Amino acid sequence: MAGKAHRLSTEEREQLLPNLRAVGWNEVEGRDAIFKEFHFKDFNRAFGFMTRVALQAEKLDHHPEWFNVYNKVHITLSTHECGGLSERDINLASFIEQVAASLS
Ligand SMILES: C[C@H](O)[C@H](O)[C@H]1CNC2=NC(N)=NC(=O)C2=N1
Repeated sequence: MAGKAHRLSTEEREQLLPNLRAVGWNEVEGRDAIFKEFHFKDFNRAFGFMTRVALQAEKLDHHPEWFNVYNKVHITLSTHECGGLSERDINLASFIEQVAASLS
């Protein structure tokens, strides 16, 4: 990925996070990361969702921390390189929202 990731400034957070909060992403307590829980109709949809996200994550070289059981997928996004939230997390979250919308 081009360029070094930097932790989002207060100003950037005020600008970027409300849109994600509005669709169910929340800041994690005690860690600079965002989290959302997705529910699908069944395991096939959940795993289809994860497959699409995984391929894009690999392309972006930015990967989710996630947990799946049956139709649930829990996702945490953060950037190791800068030890917190960066624009990469916002971009991946936006992509994830598009995939989820196309599957529900
Ligand atoms: C070496 C490799 O480029 C890095 O470890 C990448 C891979 N995927 C990553 N994923 C996430 N979520 N954060 C990172 O900082 C990160 N860094």
